[in-house]
Amino acid sequence: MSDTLLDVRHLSRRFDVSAPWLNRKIEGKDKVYVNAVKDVSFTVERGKTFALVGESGSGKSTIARLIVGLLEPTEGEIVFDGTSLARGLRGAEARRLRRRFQMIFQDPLASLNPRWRVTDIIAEPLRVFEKSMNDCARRLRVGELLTLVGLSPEDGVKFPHQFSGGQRQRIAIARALAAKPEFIVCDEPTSALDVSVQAQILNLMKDLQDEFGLTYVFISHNLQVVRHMADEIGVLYLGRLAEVAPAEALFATPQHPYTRMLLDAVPDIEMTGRRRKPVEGEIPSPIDPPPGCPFHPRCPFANDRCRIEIPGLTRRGDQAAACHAVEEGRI
Ligand SMILES: Nc1ncnc2c1ncn2[C@@H]1O[C@H](COP(=O)(O)OP(=O)(O)OP(=O)(O)O)[C@@H](O)[C@H]1O
Repeated sequence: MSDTLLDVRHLSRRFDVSAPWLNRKIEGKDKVYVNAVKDVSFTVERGKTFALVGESGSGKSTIARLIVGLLEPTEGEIVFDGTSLARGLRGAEARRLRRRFQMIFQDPLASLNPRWRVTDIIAEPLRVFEKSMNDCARRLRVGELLTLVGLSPEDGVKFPHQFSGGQRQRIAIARALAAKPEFIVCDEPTSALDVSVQAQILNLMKDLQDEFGLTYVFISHNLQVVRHMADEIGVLYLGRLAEVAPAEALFATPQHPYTRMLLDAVPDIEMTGRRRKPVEGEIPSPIDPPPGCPFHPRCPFANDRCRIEIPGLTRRGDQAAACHAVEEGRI
């Protein structure tokens, strides 16, 4: 059995943002596109966590939605446990595969139906995927799931608004686990929570991963959050992967100048004496990205080649960076 559960191959997704009523034209073209995700490839090993990190607008949520099938790719392919999640996968095969992966969103209040009791929210996937389960067995299973995420079976009679943000995310996790998935895409699951609550939810997710052998794609704009969650990290910039590396290596020996900039901006809570520097410059518009390396306008190492040629990911040991300066040994 292969250890690769998810294989994302040359994934691209563009959105038509022409808005003719705005008369928006770039270089006289009638159609205007945002390349939200461009030629992204990575693999996720069974039982591991792959984190995608990047600033707002770098394409994280688009990748999450592509993986779980909420969006169709413009190009590329997603292979889940050897089966391509090709366009138009329907019927029993689609249902069997869908059951194996779930998604947790940033804002549990928006993803939980406010008019439903918690029991009904968590039981919904059981109704879809465990059609033969009777009411009594379903209630028992919901109680087990609530206990598993640190709530009590009695909480099932309440409505989502009766819980705190952290408790609501626990409910969302219980619902995601109901169908016994192997793989969960977590899109900024703790970003809306207080720091102390964030740590509790991250610990819960780690415990559940150990207990059930779950595989995660974990999306965050915050490198510190993914540091203790991820086995491997992909750093996204303007829809492209700038660097992919094992978590420890990324923090110890960041390769790409953008990763270095992000790490320099992380508060030095471990008192290593490193000076904190803010992230400089702004992410360019994805509607009209710069030619060559998308990071070159902010990069202190950019030369003429960087301004013309898009760098591909080049592997050095177990780290890979899309950077001409790294490849040429200039940094
Ligand atoms: N449905 C859509 N229509 C048009 N443009 C879109 C759509 N969805 C995303 N985009 C654009 O694609 C780019 C990537 O967006 P995405 O939400 O994936 O980024 P993100 O890294 O998740 O950002 P954030 O952290 O702010 O959620 C952005 O420029 C965004 O405006």
